[in-house]
Amino acid sequence: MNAAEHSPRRNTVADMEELVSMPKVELHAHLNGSVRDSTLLELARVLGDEGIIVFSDVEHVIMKDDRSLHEVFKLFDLIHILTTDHKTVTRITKEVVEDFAYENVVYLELRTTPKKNDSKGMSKRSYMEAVMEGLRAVTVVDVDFALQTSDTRTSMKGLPINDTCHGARRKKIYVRLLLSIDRRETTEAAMETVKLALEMRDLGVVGIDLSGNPIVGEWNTFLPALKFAQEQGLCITLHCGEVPNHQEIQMMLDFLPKRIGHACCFREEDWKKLKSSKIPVSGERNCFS
Ligand SMILES: CNc1ncnc2c1ncn2[C@@H]1O[C@H](COP(=O)(O)O)[C@@H](O)[C@H]1O
Repeated sequence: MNAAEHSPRRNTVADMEELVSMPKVELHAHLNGSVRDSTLLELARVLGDEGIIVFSDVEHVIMKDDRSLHEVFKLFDLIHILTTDHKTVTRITKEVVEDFAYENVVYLELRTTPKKNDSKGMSKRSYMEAVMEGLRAVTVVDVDFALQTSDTRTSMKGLPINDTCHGARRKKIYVRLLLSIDRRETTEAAMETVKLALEMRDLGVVGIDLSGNPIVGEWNTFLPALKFAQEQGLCITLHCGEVPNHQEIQMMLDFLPKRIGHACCFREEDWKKLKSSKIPVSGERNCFS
């Protein structure tokens, strides 16, 4: 046996092509966390030219590879400066869906935080309308984003991933939306997001996500809105255990969300509770220092 046979198998270009070609589901994508670097750089250049930011200061922040948790949320603040106007929200939504479709994601749950920004004449509702506009603007693939029935589990069964159009096969991507509550928000703002989600149910909004910097905010602030959402039948997913906050982890698991994300700072008793409650974990289990 030669050395090559002993060494771990390396991913080849062919392996990558095979992985890309496989149909996939994506259950943990944040809209503003999925923006192309090239788009961010282009937007930063424009704001740089307008004297709103200093391009050279932000370029390396965008292109940096390894980030601490603190740096991740600093980057999101920067991304939000670059993307939060209606036109750009529409553009990034279109691009993000096209990018996932290119990677053969056939079912995409896209989560995003509806944002109110008075200086741009933006309300949470108009932010979401811009997102919907982005879904309608996708041309390279067919996008199914409106719910046919109120029961997603039934309506998603056996869905085709290719449609025939004028004799040619067209790719299809099913997109469902989760509205995120940012941990910096108030109880009232969280409730506004839940009410918006309920109004947008027929447009493919299936649930509510609690996310944002895990060292900011208190679970009790969001509980009334999350309880209301749960009572109304919206699916709830929580960013849980991204930092070691054991009291909060236990309270979140007791809430019985449909899913949690991260779970990287769980203790043995948290795992036990997670397993006995049969709560799935979606998304990255990255641990930041
Ligand atoms: C790294 N782990 C994470 N932990 C917690 N929240 C995260 C996150 N990654 C992203 N977000 C949440 O998603 C927002 C960006 O997308 P949207 O503006 O909503 O589209 C961030 O501001 C943060 O609130």
